[in-house]
Amino acid sequence: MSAGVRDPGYRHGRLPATGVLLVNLGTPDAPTAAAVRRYLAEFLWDRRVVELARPLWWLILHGVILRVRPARVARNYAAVWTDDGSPLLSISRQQAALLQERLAQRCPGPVKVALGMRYGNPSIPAALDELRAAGVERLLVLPLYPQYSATTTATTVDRIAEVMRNWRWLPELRFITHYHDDPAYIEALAASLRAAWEQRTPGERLLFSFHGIPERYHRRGDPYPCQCRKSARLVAERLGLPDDAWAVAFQSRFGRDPWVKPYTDATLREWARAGVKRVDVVSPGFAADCLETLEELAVENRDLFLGAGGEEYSYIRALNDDPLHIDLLESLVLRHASGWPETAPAWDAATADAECDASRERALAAGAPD
Ligand SMILES: C=CC1=C(C)c2cc3[nH]c(cc4nc(cc5[nH]c(cc1n2)c(C)c5CCC(=O)O)C(CCC(=O)O)=C4C)c(C)c3C=C
Ligand SMILES: [Fe+2]
Ligand SMILES: [Fe+2]
Repeated sequence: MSAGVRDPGYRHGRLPATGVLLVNLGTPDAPTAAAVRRYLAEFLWDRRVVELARPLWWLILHGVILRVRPARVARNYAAVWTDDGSPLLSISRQQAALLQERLAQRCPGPVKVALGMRYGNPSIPAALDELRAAGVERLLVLPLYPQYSATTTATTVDRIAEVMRNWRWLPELRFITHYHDDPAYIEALAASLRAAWEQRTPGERLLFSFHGIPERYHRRGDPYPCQCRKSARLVAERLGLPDDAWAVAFQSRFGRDPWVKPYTDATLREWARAGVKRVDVVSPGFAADCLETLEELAVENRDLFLGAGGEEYSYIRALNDDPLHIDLLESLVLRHASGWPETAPAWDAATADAECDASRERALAAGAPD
């Protein structure tokens, strides 16, 4: 506990609020090399993300990666940046606002939704401060990662625990660790594919492309690739797709170690060479479109497929602010918050306040806090 941290004083009569913290990965503040360097320095220093021994990794990260990568990656960010900023941030903000509206209609007591990014801004500490200021005494954390991975979900929990080490008065806490097989998630994905296929003929094959992780992390117990495959299988079953009409692959490889296979780029190249002309690509692991979908999937991999002999490549966007996606988030929150009293107990607020004030006065009389 760091000295000097003072929580808001306890008030007997106050109506406790329920907080929902939506978390996503985070993004640079601007599409510039300097902002990307700051973002990557925080992100890639996380031990959950890169497990190499610290002294060796510090040398590689600061000596090579942060000197070379930011300029190139900043150009990619510039190509997808919008008037509203980074797509990941602007879509996440819309999701938080829509979920706030829904929950305000559905919950009898006060509910506050806040958005925190694991790296960069708006930060998790800032989001937690916002929730604390709103009188949140029960907190549900919803990391927007449908498939659990230590590199994303667990590091969110780490960060929250780190911040709360400095709090005296903790809220009741719940974490949603995954929703990869939730029927509402599977249906939202299936519906988005059906909607795309009402606009145009389906491709010959559908590729479910997920962000990868190093193979070693999976060997050591990270369940992420299994949950990805299960999500894809459930969607394919729901759509009635034959087994040879779809596949799962992993994208966004980083560094030299092998990552979970098959790789998205290799799969698309192989399909094109085998004579597949038209493909659909969907990326169900991303709750919001971001650099990895709008640039790597929708541009780089399209060029690669068309360059290898393919003729039509359709990227089907993430669930973003789709009403079925907000339905899913709402149902996750209501289910995981169940059992929490939805309204405050019937306090006699005036008496309770007097009791509370008297108790603080006694404490203050015994010695003022520093
Ligand atoms: C060792 C490196 C990385 C691991 C492990 C990793 C896992 C992982 N990441 C996401 C989701 C996203 N990643 C994004 C960008 C991104 N990812 C890495 C590296 C690892 N990711 C880097 C270096 C970057 C930045 C871009 C770059 O330099 O190439 C993003 C997009 C952010 C944005 O601003 O749009 C997302 C989202 C998941 C789901 C995951 C493991 C399951
Ligand atoms: Fe990533
Ligand atoms: Fe498995």
